[in-house]
Order: sequence, then structure tokens, then C-alpha cells
Amino acid sequence: MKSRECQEACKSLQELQNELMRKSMHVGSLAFAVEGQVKEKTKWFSLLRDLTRKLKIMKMEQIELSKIATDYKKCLSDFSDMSSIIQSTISREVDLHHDLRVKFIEASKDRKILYNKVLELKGNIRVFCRSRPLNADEIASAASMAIDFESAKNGELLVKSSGVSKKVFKFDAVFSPEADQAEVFQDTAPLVSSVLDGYNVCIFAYGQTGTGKTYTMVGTEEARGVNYMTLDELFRLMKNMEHQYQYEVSVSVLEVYNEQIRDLLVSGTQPGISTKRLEIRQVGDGVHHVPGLVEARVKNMSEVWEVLQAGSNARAVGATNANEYSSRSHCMHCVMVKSKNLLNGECTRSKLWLVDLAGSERIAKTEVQGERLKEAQNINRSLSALGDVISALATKSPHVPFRNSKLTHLLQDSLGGDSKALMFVQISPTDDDLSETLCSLNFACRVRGVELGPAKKQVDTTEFLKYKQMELKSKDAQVNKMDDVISNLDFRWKETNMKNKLLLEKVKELEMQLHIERKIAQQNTDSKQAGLQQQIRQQQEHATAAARPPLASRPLGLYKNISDQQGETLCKEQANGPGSFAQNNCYKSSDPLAPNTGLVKHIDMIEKENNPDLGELKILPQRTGRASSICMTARRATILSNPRRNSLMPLPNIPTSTQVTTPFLPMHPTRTNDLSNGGYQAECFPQPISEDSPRGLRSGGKKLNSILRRSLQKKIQIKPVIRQQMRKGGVNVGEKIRLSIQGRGRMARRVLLGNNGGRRPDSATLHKHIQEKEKGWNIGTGGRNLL
Ligand SMILES: Nc1ncnc2c1ncn2[C@@H]1O[C@H](COP(=O)(O)OP(=O)(O)OP(=O)(O)O)[C@@H](O)[C@H]1O
Repeated sequence: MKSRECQEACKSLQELQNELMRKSMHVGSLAFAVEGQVKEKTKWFSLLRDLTRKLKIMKMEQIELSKIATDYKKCLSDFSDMSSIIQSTISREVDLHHDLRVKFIEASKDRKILYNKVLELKGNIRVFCRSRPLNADEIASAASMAIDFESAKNGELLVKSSGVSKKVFKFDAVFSPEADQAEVFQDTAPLVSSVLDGYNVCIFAYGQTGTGKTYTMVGTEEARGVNYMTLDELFRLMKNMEHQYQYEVSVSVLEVYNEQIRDLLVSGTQPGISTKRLEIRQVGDGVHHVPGLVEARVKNMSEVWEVLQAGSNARAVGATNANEYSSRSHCMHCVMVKSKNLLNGECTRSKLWLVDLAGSERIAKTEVQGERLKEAQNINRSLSALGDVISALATKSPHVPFRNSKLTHLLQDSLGGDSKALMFVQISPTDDDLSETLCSLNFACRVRGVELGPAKKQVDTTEFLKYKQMELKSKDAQVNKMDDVISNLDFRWKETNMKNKLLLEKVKELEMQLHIERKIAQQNTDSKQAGLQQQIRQQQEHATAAARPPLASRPLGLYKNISDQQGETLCKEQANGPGSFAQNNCYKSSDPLAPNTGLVKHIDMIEKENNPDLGELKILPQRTGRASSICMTARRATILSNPRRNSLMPLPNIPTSTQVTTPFLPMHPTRTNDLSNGGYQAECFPQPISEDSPRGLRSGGKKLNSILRRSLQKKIQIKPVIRQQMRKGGVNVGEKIRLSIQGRGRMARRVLLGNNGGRRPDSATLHKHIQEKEKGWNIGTGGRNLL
């Protein structure tokens, strides 16, 4: 009986030893598998690193895009603000411009009116008296002076007669022989503005021959006369007002000789021999015109000068004695000015006459006959007609005899009530010419006494209408242009808005993509870590079981009792119970592992970086070696009632990480019993660990850490024992590990020899099995059962 018991105990011991050896080998294979997993995990980590890097780049891109989008939005809003501001400013400026324009037009009108009133107050016909200086002969002959210039004040002129009687004449201005051309013109210049304002103006020089009429009107090259200076002033003013007015100036030069009009700008004409008879025609209300008269268009003073010179030359050609001839004809310059007001389209046409009259003394002094008499008569007639006209104007006669002479007829426009006239009465200062001087002064006084009516502007209505039509057309064109600009701006704004929307959508899309990638990375990491955790746990359980004290060292009685009372239950629990092998094993290690560095820290950092919610999680206790790769979030898996594996033959590879981790996934405690009816697959997916629940993660992490520590400690302790035993039994550990690696991911189970569905084998079967195993070890694995 005892020997039988002993034999059974020996057998049992042998079985246990075999089992222990297998388990040890399995643990070794698992260790190898863990090593592989670590490598794989390293690979995963590198992938994760890459992903993190990409994620960072994408984040940066996203930030940049967001920044661009924000800037763009800001630009857009700024642009719309600016466009609205610009539009409002433009409309405000347009209104302001319109107001200013209206005001300016009104102010211009007011200025003209006021200016005209000033001139009217001064007199529409003004008379300036100018005396020539003594010439060389007079100085030589010590001619006595008939004019007292020293006592002349405020336009008064004192005439001495034989040094006794005195006569005072009053003029608008008196210029002594010392007055130069500029001084004389200074008082003439205001009339030029009147020409540009549209008033007709006539400036003429009257006086005895040799008193300086031509000098005052034409002047010399060094001292330009009124003609040149007036035109110069005219162009100067026109230039100043060119932004508001458009001007057109033409000049005609003619002479009236023996009551004939000669165009001095037509070459080859001789005095008195007119190739074409020029007549005066009235072409409009108070407007007189000489058809066929050359009107030289001038744009600047050089052209004016050329024209003036041409006229002077033509006048000089016809006479052997130029001065003598010039005294017998009236030289007339007609400057026609057309102006167009660009603001209101008002057009004016004005005329400026610059006349150098023939000498007035000839009639009285000379007793001529023939041609000279005819000349004298004509001069007399024309000057008499001028006197009559002025007299008629002075007496406000209903009839003014303008047509009595060519001179007055030509000057009709500028001597009427709506014009301004300036007469230079030229006198000789000597006693010898006193009678002529007195005649001239009396004539001038008579002229000065004429009160011309209010001046009227020469408005050209047809031009005005034309301008209005043009302005309307240009306004229509402007409105169309503005419409185009507005529609173009509107289109651009819409386009920009669309671009902005697209950019925003792209940003959202990128954010979504980023989120998804982050989740995928998280899931991959979690599942991989869960799988690894499961494997380690399994390894730990088996290692714990293998490290249990051998039954041989226990008292046999104890084993018997166990065998009788609890042995079966224990085996049953170990084989089929829901708890793991490690759970059923009473061996536990409490030794903490030494803290590790590097990988775990790196994982935690990456996790922390990728998932900010994990920021509160405590970093796992530092671990060493392979255990460091286990995920803290994995739970302890419940051992499932898988079919027992009776062979170490490699199992088929599990292709995906999901499949690998599936058998080790944590189960919900309440559903554990339902696995048999197909609930396994559903329950095998990891229980989602909410990111919002760091406590769960922490508790899972602590649990995992303790498991990890235990597992590694066991492995460390068991390894030498297994190796020793395997060396004793001649087992090739490397071969076993290689075989076992193929079955990684499967739950390792305690294999009882001859166990058919958990039943205890009979002795024959057991013996046979041992023999087979011995063969197998010897042949296939090189291992040997130890008794
Ligand atoms: N204010 C003046 N200063 C200097 N010289 C003058 C002045 N006025 C006239 N003279 C000189 O007197 C001379 C005669 O002048 P001017 O020929 O202009 O007289 P006129 O009245 O035009 O004569 P006519 O009627 O014959 O043409 C010229 O030599 C001119 O230079």
C-alpha cells in the first residue's frame, strides 16, 4: 500500500516536474515573445513618433492656416470697411465738390460783378494824359515848358500859357515825361481782366503827331508798349485760369487809311491799294465783324510778337518815311478772345481794340492839297466822327453816329454803353505845341465826361448750349463708368468672400483630419498596449504557477488530503475556472521593481502631448526591462474557457493587432458567464476607458503596474530554475521558445498528461503518454522528462 502510494506520488511528482518544465519553457517562449513585442512596440513607437511629428507639422500648418484665415478675414473686413469709407468719402467729396463748384461759380460771378462795378465807379471810359519828354532839338533850343508837372496832383494837369494864365485839366491819370512804360501800363492792366471777363475794351492813343502815341502803344524793343504788355498780361491771366476756362485768342492788324480798311497781315498789299475791299458787317446783336480780315490765332507771346511785327512791317513797307506815314493812318489791333467756362459752360466773346490814331494836328496846321488834302480830310473826318460819337454818348443822344467813319464804325462794339474805353491823350510839353495840346486836352476832357452805360457781358448762347449738351453726355459717360466700377468692386468682393469661405472650410477639414488621426493613433497605441499587457499578465500567471513549491517537498499526507478533498477541485479550478492560473496561485511577490527610465517616460510624454486630457495622469511607476512596454490602461483579463492546448505545435499566426489582442481583452465582470452563447466576440473588445475619467486610468495603471512587477519578478526568479532543470533534462530551450513564439497570444494552460477533458488518466495511458513524451523530447526537442 505504501509503496503504491509512493509510486503514485512519484508519478505525480514526475508529472508535476514535467509540467513545471513545460511551463518554464513556455515562460521562456513568452519572454522571447515579449522581446518581439517590445521590438514591435519600438517600431510602433517610431511610427508614433513619426505620426507625432506629422501631427506637429499639421498643427503648425493648421495654426498658420488659421492665422492666414484670420488675417484674411481681417483683411476682408478691413477691405469692406475701407471700401465703405472710400465710397462715403467719395460721395462726400463729390457733394463737397459740387457745393464748392456752385459756390465758386457764384463767387466768380460776384467777383466779376464787383470788379466791373469798381471799374464803372472809376468810369467806363477813362482818360490818361501822357506827355512826351523834350526831344533833342527842343532841349537844344531851350524850348519853354507849357505844362507844370510839378504841381500836378491827383490827375490834375496845369497848363501855362505864356507863363501867365493857367488852365487845369482833370484826368484819370497824368503821366509826366519821366514815367516809364511799366508805370503807364500798371493803370491799364485792370482792363485786361475785363476782357477775359467778357467785356469789350478799347484802348487808343490820341494826340498830335510826334507826341508819343506810337511810343505808348507799340513802344520800342527795350520798352514794350501797351499793345505788347496788354497781350502779355492777357496770356498770363489766361494761364492762371486755364483750369477753369478755355480760351481762344486771335489777333488782326489793320489800318484805316483814307477811310479804307487795310489788312496788315495780308502780305503784298500797298497803302491805299487794297486787293480786297474790306467792309464792316454786323453779325449779331451789337457785334461787328470785318469779313475777310485775317485773324491770326495766337497761343503765346512769341506768336503775338510775330504778328505784331508783321503788322508793323506791313505798315512800314508802304511809306518812304515811316513816321510820316504812320501819322496819316489809324493803326488798329483787334484782339478777339473767346472763353469757355469749364465749370458752367458759359462762353464769352470779347474784343480788345488797341488803336494808334493818326495825328490830330494836321488839319489845323497844314495847308495841303491833293492826296495830302484827301488824307487830312479823312483823318479829320474820322477824328471828328470819333468826337461826334463821344459827344452823342455824352449827351445820351438816341442816335450815336458810329457809321460816319470807318474808325468809329469799327470801334462801335467798344465804344458803346456796354464796353470800357481807355484813351491816352498824348501831349507835347513845349510852348510851341500849346494850341495842339489844348485841343487834345479839350477833346480828352470831352471824352472823359462821357458816361457809358452799364457794361454788358458778351454771352455766346449757342456755345453755352453746346457746352451743356457736351456736359450732359460726359456726365452720362461718367455715371456708366461709375456703374462699371461698382459692379466690378461688387464682383471682387463676392469672389474674396467665396475664397474666405473655402479657406475656412479647409481649416475645418484639416482640424477634423487631425482629430481623426489623433484618435486612430490613440486607439492603435491603446490596443497594442492592452495586448502586451494581456500577454505579460498571462506570462506572470504561468510564471507564478510554475514557481509554486514543488509537491515533492510537501508531506505526502498533505498531498493526499489535497488529492482526496481539494485536489480535484484545485485541478478543476486550475483547468476550467474563470480565474487565471496566476489568480489561483497563492504565490505573490511584493518586491517592487527598480524604476526605469526612457521608454515609459517617452510613451507618457507622447500620450500627454497627443492627448492633453491625460495631463493629469500620474506617470507610471518606473519599470525596468520589457515590462516597461505594457500599457497602463489595459485591464486584467479574465481567463476564458478556451479549448485546452495539448501540444506545443505552433498555432496559426494572428494577422492583425486587433486579433492578437482579442483573447486578452478585458471582460466586463457581469458578462463573463455569457461568453458561451456567442457573447465572446462582443465582449472581447476593450472596454473604452473614458478620457474624461482619469481615475479609471489611474486605477488601471496601478493595477497593471503591480501585475507587471509581479510578472517580471517571477520571471527573474524562475528563469534560473527553468534553465537548470532544462539543462538537466537536456532540453533545448531555444527550440522550445521558437515553438512557443508561434503560439503567442494564446492563453497558456496547465497541461496535465493524459488528461482527457480534465479527467485523471489511468496508469497505462499515463505511462504511454510518458513514453511518447520521452520520444518526443528526445527526438523533436531534445528534452527529457525527469523523474
Ligand atoms: N514817353 C516818351 N519817352 C521817351 N521818348 C518818347 C516818349 N514819347 C515819345 N517819344 C519819342 O518821341 C518821338 C515821337 O514819338 P512817336 O513817333 O511815338 O509819336 P507819334 O505821336 O506816334 O507820331 P505820329 O503821329 O507821327 O505817329 C519818338 O522818337 C519817340 O521815341
